[in-house]
Amino acid sequence: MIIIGLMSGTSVDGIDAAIVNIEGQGLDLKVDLLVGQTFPYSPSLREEILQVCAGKPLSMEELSKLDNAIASEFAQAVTSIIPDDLKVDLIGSHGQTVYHQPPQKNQLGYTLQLGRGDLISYLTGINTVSNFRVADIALGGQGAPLVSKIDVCLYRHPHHHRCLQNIGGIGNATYLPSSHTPQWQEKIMGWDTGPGNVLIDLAVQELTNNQQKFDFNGEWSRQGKPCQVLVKKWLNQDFFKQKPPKSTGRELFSPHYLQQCLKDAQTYNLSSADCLATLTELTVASIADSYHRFLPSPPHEVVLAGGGSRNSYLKERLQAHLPHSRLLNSDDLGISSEFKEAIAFAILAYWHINNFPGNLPQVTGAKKEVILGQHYLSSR
Ligand SMILES: Nc1ncnc2c1ncn2[C@@H]1O[C@H](COP(=O)(O)OP(=O)(O)OP(=O)(O)O)[C@@H](O)[C@H]1O
Ligand SMILES: CC(=O)N[C@H]1[C@@H]2OC[C@@H](O2)[C@@H](O)[C@@H]1O[C@H](C)C(=O)O
Repeated sequence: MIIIGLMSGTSVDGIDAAIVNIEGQGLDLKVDLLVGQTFPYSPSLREEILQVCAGKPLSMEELSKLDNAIASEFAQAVTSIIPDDLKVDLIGSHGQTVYHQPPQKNQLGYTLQLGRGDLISYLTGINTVSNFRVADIALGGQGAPLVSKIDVCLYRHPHHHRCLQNIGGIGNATYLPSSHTPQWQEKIMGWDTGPGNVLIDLAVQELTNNQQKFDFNGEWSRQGKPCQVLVKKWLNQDFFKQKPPKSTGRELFSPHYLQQCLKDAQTYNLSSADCLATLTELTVASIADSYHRFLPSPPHEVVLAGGGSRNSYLKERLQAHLPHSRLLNSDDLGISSEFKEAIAFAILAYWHINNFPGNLPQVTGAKKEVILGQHYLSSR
């Protein structure tokens, strides 16, 4: 079955689209990426999304317009990526997260992804599954990370204990014990580790007056020296100490959060490069620290995906924090690190129409497994 997976993540840089051929059942799938392409958002739409994520209030009319504008750009990505001679059976669209509130003691979580699937289905003429997170939220779950069950499907290994580490805007990890471990499936874990590139990106934008969007290959940070005292102070925050299940977003790791970090950096007289090195160190230390806190033993392999896997300084620092693990890129295992999340939403759509649950309750904290997504049938 040919499925297009669509994803725009917390970096809000654009729509990742992946055309995937999927065959098989349940966790035993054959998944081939046929085409992958990123479609940057139009600058005005990106700016609007970032402002809304940072708390800009909207009227209902403005909200509906934003929802439609995002869905239209997702639909355009679909129309542009499909080769003339290919028939696509289904779309799985994550949409754009603009708000995410994890569940609290007695309160259900709230998560909002814009780019409505009904409009994508209408505009493309292709059946579309979207809104994947809410069914898990309805069962008391975090609604994230969802990719962990896909990780089980694509990366399980008979002998190696693996961590799949995504470093996007936000970081998230899945721990997969080797499949020869007794009751290995019960020992799988997953959680959001905290900031991926979000704080580094916000700092670069602030320091360059928006002339640069990110620290290419970590070249700027590499010129600085991380301030370990500050990293230790920052790691002392509740989110990092909280046990999984846990998820987070730009609501916590926000422009306001960055301002606090920059203030702290001033007290220590950090240069711009030192400041970026320290934020990069927070990202890698929060990942490594969560492994030390929550995993039974260090993973043999850490498999990276997401934009942060292209930052060689960040990778070197992560390796320094995880001396007992071999660091790999997902591409080394034949799965695109760039399109992994888009592929994941194609698989979740496939599972939806095959009535196979997409969440892992031990990861999200949901009361039970559930079929994820809402299915919109096209009239064509
Ligand atoms: N060559 C590079 N060097 C350094 N950083 C890079 C490079 N390429 C991408 N990045 C970083 O990766 C980020 C984008 O990552 P990605 O596309 O995985 O995020 P996302 O999918 O939006 O986030 P999430 O996984 O949290 O939803 C960019 O904002 C940038 O910070
Ligand atoms: C609410 C939301 O959009 N969460 C994203 C975000 O980006 C990374 C991390 O935080 C992860 O938990 C999740 O995305 C991936 C695809 C997931 O659900 O597995």
